[in-house]
Amino acid sequence: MKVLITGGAGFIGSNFVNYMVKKYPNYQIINLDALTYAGNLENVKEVENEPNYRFVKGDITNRELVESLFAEGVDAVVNFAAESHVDRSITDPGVFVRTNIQGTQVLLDAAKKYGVKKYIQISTDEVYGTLGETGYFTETTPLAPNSPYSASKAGADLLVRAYHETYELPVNITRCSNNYGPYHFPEKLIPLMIINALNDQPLPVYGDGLNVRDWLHVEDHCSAIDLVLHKGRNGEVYNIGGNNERTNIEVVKAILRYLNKPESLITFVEDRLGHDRRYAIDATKIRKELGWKPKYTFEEGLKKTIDWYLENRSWWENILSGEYKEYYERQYGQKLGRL
Ligand SMILES: Cc1cn([C@H]2C[C@H](O)[C@@H](COP(=O)(O)OP(=O)(O)O[C@H]3O[C@H](C)C(=O)[C@H](O)[C@H]3O)O2)c(=O)[nH]c1=O
Repeated sequence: MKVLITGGAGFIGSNFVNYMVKKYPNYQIINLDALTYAGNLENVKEVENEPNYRFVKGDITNRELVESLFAEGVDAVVNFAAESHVDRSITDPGVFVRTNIQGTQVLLDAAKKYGVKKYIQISTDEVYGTLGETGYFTETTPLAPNSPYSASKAGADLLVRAYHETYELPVNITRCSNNYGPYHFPEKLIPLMIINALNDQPLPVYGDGLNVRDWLHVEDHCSAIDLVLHKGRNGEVYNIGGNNERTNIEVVKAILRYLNKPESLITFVEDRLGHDRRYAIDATKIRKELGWKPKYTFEEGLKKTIDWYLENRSWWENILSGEYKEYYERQYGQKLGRL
């Protein structure tokens, strides 16, 4: 089987590339990634010399390039390539529409033209919008995205659905809750807080810190996608989540405790615009239908992740001193009142 993984140098994509290359030595894995600010070939260093792995630099909106890869005979596509940071989508929505929607359409067209056996769209629970204090997102919850990011992901999901209904393209959509783990780019909550704590810098918590996210270790996400790739019923959506609801302030305090750093580093800052209050996934369908079960509790997974950031200082120090530096200084300089 030849599997095209797009966005395989980003956080979740690279974890999936590493997982697939090692687990399936008989499969050929092609990693197509544009290497934007969040893509990093260091993330796939552990497999770069494996005979069943190949990297191609390129953008999923490049139709000619995408078609040339499909023309080699791709059996399955797993589309991780996306702009993913909500805060960036609030200041600059255009690139989210281009990559997340137009890029998906290019992939769908090529998948249709070359008759792939499976197209998997990696989506997000954010397409369902926000919850109050109770309730869960199921696969039939109406789409109600609130940020330009989630709207672009919802738009892509609708295209994927339409290509199944109209052209019978063999698709699945997966919608996962918040991931954490190795290679997580430091603009996101958990790696940002770990790194700031290690550097004795303030930890900027948005609003009252009581927004709730449902956390899943990225390896558990990878095992779920593996099951969908091999056993998912065509046309179906699968929600993925580990029932680990935590408020942001609980997560931040847990990180500080583990690192033995003072809570005085916590700094409450201006809230995110349109900030979703609570996400919580009902993953009954994938558990019952495909037999998926997460391996990590949140406490174990978080400790393992913090240890990874302690052991891989040079990975994130390189990022902090590169092109991300300017964004970080502007974003947090403003939030923390330094600019
Ligand atoms: C960066 C940052 C975040 N936050 C808050 C905002 C959220 O309530 C929570 C997590 O934020 P983050 O930006 O890490 O993730 P989400 O906005 O939940 O979205 C993430 O999970 C979904 C499923 C995706 O689909 C997104 O691609 C992914 O980025 O922490 C802070 O309080 N301070 C900060 O500095």
